[in-house]
Amino acid sequence: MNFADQLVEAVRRKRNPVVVGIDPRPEELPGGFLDRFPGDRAGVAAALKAFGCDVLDVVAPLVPAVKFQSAFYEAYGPEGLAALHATVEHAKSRGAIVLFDGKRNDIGSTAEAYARAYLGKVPIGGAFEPPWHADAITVNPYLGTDGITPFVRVAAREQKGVFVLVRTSNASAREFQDLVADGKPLYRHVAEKLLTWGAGHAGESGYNLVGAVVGATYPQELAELREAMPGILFLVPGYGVQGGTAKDIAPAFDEHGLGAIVNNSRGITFAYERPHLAAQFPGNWQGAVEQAVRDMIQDLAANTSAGRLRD
Ligand SMILES: O=c1ccn([C@@H]2O[C@H](COP(=O)(O)O)[C@@H](O)[C@H]2O)c(=O)[nH]1
Repeated sequence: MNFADQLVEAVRRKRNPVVVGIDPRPEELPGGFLDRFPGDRAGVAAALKAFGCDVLDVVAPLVPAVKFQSAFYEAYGPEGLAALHATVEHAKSRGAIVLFDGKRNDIGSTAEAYARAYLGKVPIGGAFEPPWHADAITVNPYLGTDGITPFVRVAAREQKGVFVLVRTSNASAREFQDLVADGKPLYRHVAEKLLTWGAGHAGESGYNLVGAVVGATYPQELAELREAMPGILFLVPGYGVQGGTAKDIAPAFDEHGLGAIVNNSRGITFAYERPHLAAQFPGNWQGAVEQAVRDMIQDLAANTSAGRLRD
């Protein structure tokens, strides 16, 4: 099944468009969590894996997808990457769609290697094996078309997805993305190109396996991009800790509550640090995480057309 159709089906089944971001930071693990593990790098990696799996046990039954931020695992070297791999497997076993946030790209031939690594299969001993079981990957468009098409080709073959950075959520996003060329800001050129990269890859849902990363923190641009890119799924980061609100991202959705999935990482995985949830769930960090997911689902349902998913 086309990746977009898989994602739309999962959003409909879970009746919400929430993506829980797994961005584990050892210093923010629940009190005493780290002490259960040896104090070396392998121990920290084991703690990240245990924490990620515990979070998944709570959130996977509630939301359609999870997003792993590779950086927090890469920080702990090979042991960190092994922890990421094991946690991705756990997410898959729990039925979640897995987004790998690595923002990969390079010249075409190297992009092909990234695409095979994360979305496809590599030759090992006469057979082909998938090294990572991601369902979709984030990619950086800065290198242009030859850096993107290998991802799209492999994704189409393997029924996977690609999310291209179009308008990022960070404070410096304007620095390059707003530079005007041929009368339009750069991010609008990327949006136009994205439509050509996705040509021929729409699923039965009408959405495309090539999606766009569009930050919640630039609501005007988000609304413009929705107009410019019908049929493109938006992966929306920046809700919550970065300041984006449900009202800001309402235009990203179509009238059926589809068309966008909304990520929240720190606001959910470290929910037990928020005073009202700490008070409501003393000594029960997973309870706080679950409540944070339910609150976000409710917020999106009340303030965007995602509420129609409940009809
Ligand atoms: O434009 C972008 C692209 C990616 N991200 C990533 O999403 C999460 C956001 O984390 P929060 O804790 O919900 O702020 C993180 O992994 C970023 O690397 C983004 O924020 N903006």
